[in-house]
Amino acid sequence: MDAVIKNFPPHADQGTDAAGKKHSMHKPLTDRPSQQEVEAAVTTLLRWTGDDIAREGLIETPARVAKAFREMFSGYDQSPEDELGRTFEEVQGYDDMVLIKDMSFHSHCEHHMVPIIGKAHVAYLPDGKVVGLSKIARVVDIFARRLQTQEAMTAQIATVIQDVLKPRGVAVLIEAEHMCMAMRGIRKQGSTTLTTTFTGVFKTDFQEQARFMTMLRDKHG
Ligand SMILES: Nc1nc2c(ncn2[C@@H]2O[C@H](COP(=O)(O)OP(=O)(O)OP(=O)(O)O)[C@@H](O)[C@H]2O)c(=O)[nH]1
Ligand SMILES: [Zn+2]
Repeated sequence: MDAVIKNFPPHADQGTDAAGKKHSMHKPLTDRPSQQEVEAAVTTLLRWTGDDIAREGLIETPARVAKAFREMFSGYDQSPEDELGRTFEEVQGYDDMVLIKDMSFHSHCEHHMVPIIGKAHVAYLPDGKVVGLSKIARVVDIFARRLQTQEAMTAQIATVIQDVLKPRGVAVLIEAEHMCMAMRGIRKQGSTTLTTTFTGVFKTDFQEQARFMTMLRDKHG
């Protein structure tokens, strides 16, 4: 077991690369809590529920929770910019919409730290270069593996693709269910929240925006 949990906790600062350009990878912290501290914190929460921390089923739970957090919040130490760095120009002049639909994701809301489960749909209009399709999905996962609001995640995905790939426009639509609305509080099961961010041509040309929505609907219809 590592002495230090490398990917935790989340850190609000934005990093800078060698050229001083801001990027959205969070700085690794030198003062991150030790494995022991994290496990002690989980033990406190377990005691707080009223359960018996000494029973067999819970003995390994603090270590398991720490490991799960490391995976679920691994997005803080990954750079979406780096994922988008490799592009291709040999696409026979293709300049029409590239749409990747139905990318499932799991995130956690920043208010309650409970799951947001949904699908992201991302389109862009290439301007001479395209990016590997899996890289778009990786960008979605990197932002999902941080504490989020759906609005922020939608805007972050669109912004990084626009800034790094520099296409003629980006459209992002996210549909998700928030467990903090289903399992607790207002307890509305099955409600879906939709958020969109449009940049460039998608923002200025209503027809392109409508075409994006139609292409999404076609699949679902
Ligand atoms: N806008 C937005 N709100 C979110 C998101 N995820 C959770 N929330 C909301 O964040 C709000 C937090 O409200 P608070 O009043 O501070 O917290 P709370 O008392 O737990 O709120 P309730 O959920 O209404 O019980 C709630 O209304 C949640 O539904 C999200 O992605 N975007
Ligand atoms: Zn919440």
